Amino acid sequence: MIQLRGVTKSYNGTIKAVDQLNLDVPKGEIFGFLGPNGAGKTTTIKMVTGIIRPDAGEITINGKNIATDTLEAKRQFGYVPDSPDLFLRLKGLEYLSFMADIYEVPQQLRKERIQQLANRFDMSDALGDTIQSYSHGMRQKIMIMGVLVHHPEVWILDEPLTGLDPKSSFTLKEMMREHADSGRTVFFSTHVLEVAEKLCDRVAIINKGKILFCGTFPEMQQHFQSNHSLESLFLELTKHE
Ligand SMILES: Nc1ncnc2c1ncn2[C@@H]1O[C@H](COP(=O)(O)OP(=O)(O)OP(=O)(O)O)[C@@H](O)[C@H]1O
Repeated sequence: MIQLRGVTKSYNGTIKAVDQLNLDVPKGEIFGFLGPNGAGKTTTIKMVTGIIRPDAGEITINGKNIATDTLEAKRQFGYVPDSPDLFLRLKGLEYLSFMADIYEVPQQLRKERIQQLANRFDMSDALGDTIQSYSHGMRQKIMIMGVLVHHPEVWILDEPLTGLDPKSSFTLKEMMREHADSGRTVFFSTHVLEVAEKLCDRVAIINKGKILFCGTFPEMQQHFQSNHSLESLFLELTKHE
């Protein structure tokens, strides 16, 4: 479960990227964070994951405050950033072992998990190569595998499906569903309405740093129909389909 209360962040003291955000992402759901480019999705996710600090407000993950109980809060989640160009000099397997080390995953267990993940994501033959040599989609997959190797309770994924091939995208969506159905939390951002519609139990729509809507998809469609000021945003989001 992720909770945000009054979370605000400005850049350079001028652009309010996130403005008084309140959000509850419960367990047992795939929760989509939907908004056009520049809406404030990544800024919000970076605050939730403790990469940047809000100017105001409070964020908890499974009840642990990211600002005051940082280590415990960080133990709760796995985070896949929107850019997978990290740890490029490591081989895939070295990176996964590194992640397993950080989260103290026992040797036998990590071996089993790495094998399972590599099979599911078709990455078995690539684990001996450096991440530098991977395609964008493969880099994304290794980042996702690095997060899943320690079985975090809360998944936080920033635009995780962009750049994945259809099979990998299907696999990840299937895993997100399994994770939510097992009573845990999946929070991911997207600017593609269709992705959110197919995958999410609930969505929040953010634009210019503010939440415009939070609820189920059918509720959202009703909301858009009865609120014409949101219609153009709706069109903008569907444009990317
Ligand atoms: N480091 C930064 N310095 C200054 N302004 C920034 C910085 N990062 C983001 N912004 C601004 O904050 C606003 C929100 O950006 P953010 O990256 O959070 O949006 P987003 O919803 O993730 O967009 P996208 O879908 O394009 O990734 C934008 O106006 C952006 O230009």
